[in-house]
Amino acid sequence: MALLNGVEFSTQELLDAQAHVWNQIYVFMNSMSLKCAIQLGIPDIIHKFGKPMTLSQLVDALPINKQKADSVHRLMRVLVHSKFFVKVNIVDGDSKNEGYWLTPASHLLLRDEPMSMAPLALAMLDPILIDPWHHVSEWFQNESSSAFVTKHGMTFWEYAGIEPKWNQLFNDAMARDAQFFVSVGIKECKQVFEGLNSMVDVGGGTGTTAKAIADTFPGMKCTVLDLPHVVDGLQGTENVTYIGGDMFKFIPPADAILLKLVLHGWSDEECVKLLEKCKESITPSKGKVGKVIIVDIVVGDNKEDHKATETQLVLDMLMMANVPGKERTEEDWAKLFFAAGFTSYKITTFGLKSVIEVFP
Ligand SMILES: C[S@@+](CC[C@H](N)C(=O)[O-])C[C@H]1O[C@@H](n2cnc3c(N)ncnc32)[C@H](O)[C@@H]1O
Ligand SMILES: O=c1cc(-c2ccc(O)cc2)oc2c(O)c(O)ccc12
Repeated sequence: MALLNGVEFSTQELLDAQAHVWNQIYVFMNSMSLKCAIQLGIPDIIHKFGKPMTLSQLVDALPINKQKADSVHRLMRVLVHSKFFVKVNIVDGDSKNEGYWLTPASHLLLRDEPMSMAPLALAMLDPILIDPWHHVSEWFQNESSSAFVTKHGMTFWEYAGIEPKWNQLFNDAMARDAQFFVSVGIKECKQVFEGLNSMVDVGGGTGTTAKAIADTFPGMKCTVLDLPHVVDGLQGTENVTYIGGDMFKFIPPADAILLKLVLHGWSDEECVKLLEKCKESITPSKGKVGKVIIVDIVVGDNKEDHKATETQLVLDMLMMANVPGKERTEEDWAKLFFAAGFTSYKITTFGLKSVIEVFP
């Protein structure tokens, strides 16, 4: 037993509390170890090798100062623990060895994989997005709209407009993330897009989602509306057109308006304005029902899954630090829809994200 500020704790409680505090202080090193592995190309090197790789084979293949070879097993040990690699037995004739192999998570980090999450990891763990975290408490006390503004002196989207390298890194990360939705999500919720003749993907980035929807539903004309620095120079197709502009000023008319990972980046007031603007632009063809289709996070959908809930809560903090946005519960979403004049909605959940159809 020990006293802490007059409160009595068992030794076990104190040891558990210390372990918890340590874990939460140091857990960012998991992210940084992951970043290091991606930068060194470890998933690609093991994948290219085609079979489990021993430590010495990995060290030989890595683009590192070989004097640092002894540290590679330490990096790999933490990444095995966080399930990015597995250690397997290699039997070669009489000799037995251990080798590193990929897991489903590291398959998602291969550079040539269309839905690779490596660009997302590199963008999210770039100093441009990490630095604002040192300013969150300052942001709580000042007048700026986000910790990103406190650190960089301009909004997230203004920064992308003046830093072409960052603009490309972020857009590429979003495009690969969209590829995941395209490959897994569209199949799961095909009925949401069926029967539409036209759709505008508002804040549609470089058009990965719109192109895939246009390919899946060949009769549909898709427009991608995004800021000029995102879409300038992009080549459309017969069914996909790009427009550079501000979604708060103009949204072209269509049967449906898609907002994928857009609303979570804005305050409630801005979301209501944007949803009202979308409602004005829904002009369904004869006999059709128009709608807004939202692909975003609905917090609490995975209540029984602690890890999924934690990821949603952490993404909420990301939206707080980078932009004046937030992740919303179903109740939060419903308030926005009814405030913008919509009458009903339907939620379909897949993994961490949901598709919400919102009807005028
Ligand atoms: C998080 S990204 C989502 C991109 C895409 N919808 C996706 O899911 O991959 C948000 C997008 O909104 C765009 N955006 C921000 N402000 C905008 C505005 N005022 N008008 C049009 N697009 C805007 C950004 O440039 C960015 O491409
Ligand atoms: O910095 C971000 C990151 C995201 C984001 C993260 C993970 C995903 O799977 C998808 C998107 O989204 C953002 C966003 O919507 C925004 O308005 C600003 C910043 C970010």
